[in-house]
Amino acid sequence: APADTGSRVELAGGPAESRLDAIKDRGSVQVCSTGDYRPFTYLDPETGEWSGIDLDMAGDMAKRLGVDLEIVETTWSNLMDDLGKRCDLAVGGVSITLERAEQAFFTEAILQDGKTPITRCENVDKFQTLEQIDQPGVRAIVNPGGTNEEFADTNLKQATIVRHPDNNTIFEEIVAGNADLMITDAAETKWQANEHPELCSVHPEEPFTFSEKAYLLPRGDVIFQQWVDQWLNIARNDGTYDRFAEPWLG
Ligand SMILES: O=C(O)C(=O)C[C@]1(C(=O)O)C=C[C@@H](O)C=C1
Repeated sequence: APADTGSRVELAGGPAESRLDAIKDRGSVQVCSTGDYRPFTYLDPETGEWSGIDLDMAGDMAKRLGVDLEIVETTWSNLMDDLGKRCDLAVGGVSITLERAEQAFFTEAILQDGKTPITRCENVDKFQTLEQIDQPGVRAIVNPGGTNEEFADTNLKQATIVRHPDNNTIFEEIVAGNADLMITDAAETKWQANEHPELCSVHPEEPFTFSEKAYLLPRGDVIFQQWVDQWLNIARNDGTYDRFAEPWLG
């Protein structure tokens, strides 16, 4: 019998089982995504087609694993619950937060971003600072369940927070004057300002916060995590990521 060295032997071996084997056996990798956050993830309500930088990346991942890609629709509120149960990983503009890192694994960071306002262009000067924004009568619109809502709840005490469940129509609400602004990721403000000539991003290069995007994995499976990290490193250095990002980010 092997010498009893306490728990050290087992720990050095790591978990023998990995989701990686289950994915191979199943013949598909199941990827959760919200489909409401361009340029990272988009589910076209008319055609039912998925697109976005992170969905293209998920396709590349499946290809290099030699399995099919199965996209599972989720919401920002259900993301953590669905992870591991309905899908093997989650992608699509997910921000790294310490709270989520207690419950799950993140891959290496893919992109740096931060929260900044988007508003009708005539209001850009009025909403430069959080102090200017957090005033009675200012209506800040927000999608529920993610870091945007958390930021609004933490930082806006005087302004009115308008919760809008559908992130795909939220920018039209600002155009229509049903809200004054949204504070969201700078990458999204730039993309949506480009889509809507009436809207302008407010200092996207100097956002209020610092955060990074990554892919989200169930906690505990270091074998799967290390495969995804190695793949990501290759895809970000061999031009794959840039090729997918180019049409969206220019
Ligand atoms: O929760 C996160 O990780 C996000 O970055 C997603 C999030 C959000 O913060 O709500 C960011 C921008 C989009 O408008 C939709 C969702």
